[in-house]
Amino acid sequence: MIRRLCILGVGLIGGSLALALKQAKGVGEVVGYERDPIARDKALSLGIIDRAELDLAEALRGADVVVLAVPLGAMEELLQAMAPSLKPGMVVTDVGSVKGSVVASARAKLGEYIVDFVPGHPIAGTERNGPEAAFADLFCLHKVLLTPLPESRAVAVRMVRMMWHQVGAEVIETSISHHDRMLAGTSHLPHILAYTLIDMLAKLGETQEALQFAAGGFRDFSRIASSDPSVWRDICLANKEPLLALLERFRTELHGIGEAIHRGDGAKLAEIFARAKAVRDTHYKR
Ligand SMILES: NC(=O)C1=CN([C@@H]2O[C@H](COP(=O)(O)OP(=O)(O)OC[C@H]3O[C@@H](n4cnc5c(N)ncnc54)[C@H](O)[C@@H]3O)[C@@H](O)[C@H]2O)C=CC1
Ligand SMILES: O=C(O)C(=O)Cc1ccc(O)cc1
Repeated sequence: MIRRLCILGVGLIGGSLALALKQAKGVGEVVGYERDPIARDKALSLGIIDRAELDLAEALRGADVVVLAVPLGAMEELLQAMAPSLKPGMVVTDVGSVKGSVVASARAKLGEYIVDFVPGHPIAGTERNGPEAAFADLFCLHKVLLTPLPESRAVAVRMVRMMWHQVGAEVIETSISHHDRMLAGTSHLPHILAYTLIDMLAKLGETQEALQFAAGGFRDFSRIASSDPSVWRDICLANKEPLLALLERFRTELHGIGEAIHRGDGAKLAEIFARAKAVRDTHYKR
């Protein structure tokens, strides 16, 4: 049981974690530190946090576990600002969608407290944001990836594992580079593709028409283009190398499709589509 949990950034993910731990009776008190006054009031009125603190040192005081749940672009400044208020044994974790950038910031800013830092990433979310979008079941039956550092203390890793188990998640440990490469393909590139498709149709002046004629597939594929633009700007910038490599590869594959269409090579198209369908059908049983 966590006696006092401090959530930095009470939005979709921070808010959902607070609600989930409360529902599981896995936490005594939840203290929130939130920059946006509207989100802060909302988190209080929805019972996501028990107390809001405007002062970071006050927010951290007496916390057993601190969760950084802010956009990636805000992590480094916050790590720097919180460092003087940390105490030995206070477990610090984060939920950022990219791990390399957060770990580099933590190493630069946490000093001796790096041993109590356990990088994390719940592979669960929605296209909505803010505390009003938070819900207690978000992490249930979803995976949470942890990328502990060589110096992360076993007791800190155990505490973070336990926290995620309590909210129904399956915890998996992996390396930072593996995490960032995998997520570039399964999450970051798909978001870029969805944003780009909608933006392109808008530029063609065809969004209204396209939406009129859209089937379920368009709705499914484009849902993630409703995600928060600043959160996704930060993710793209934080995972630069893996994303650039994958974008280059994607361009080549897309070019191949274009060429096949150009030459009327139906066999090539069918071969690519059949291969993709087989992979997806095996993974997502109907
Ligand atoms: N959206 C999603 O589905 C998922 C997001 N993540 C990660 O979770 C983190 C948070 O994302 P969301 O919860 O979606 O965003 P959100 O926008 O719902 O919540 C972030 C909150 O942090 C606050 N904030 C920003 N800068 C701050 C600062 N310096 N001090 C205090 N509060 C600050 C914002 O006002 C906002 O309320 C990001 O790092 C994101 O990469 C991880 C898994 C899923
Ligand atoms: O909305 C969706 O389906 C998502 O893909 C949510 C999501 C967004 C960011 C992450 O790092 C993990 C999950």
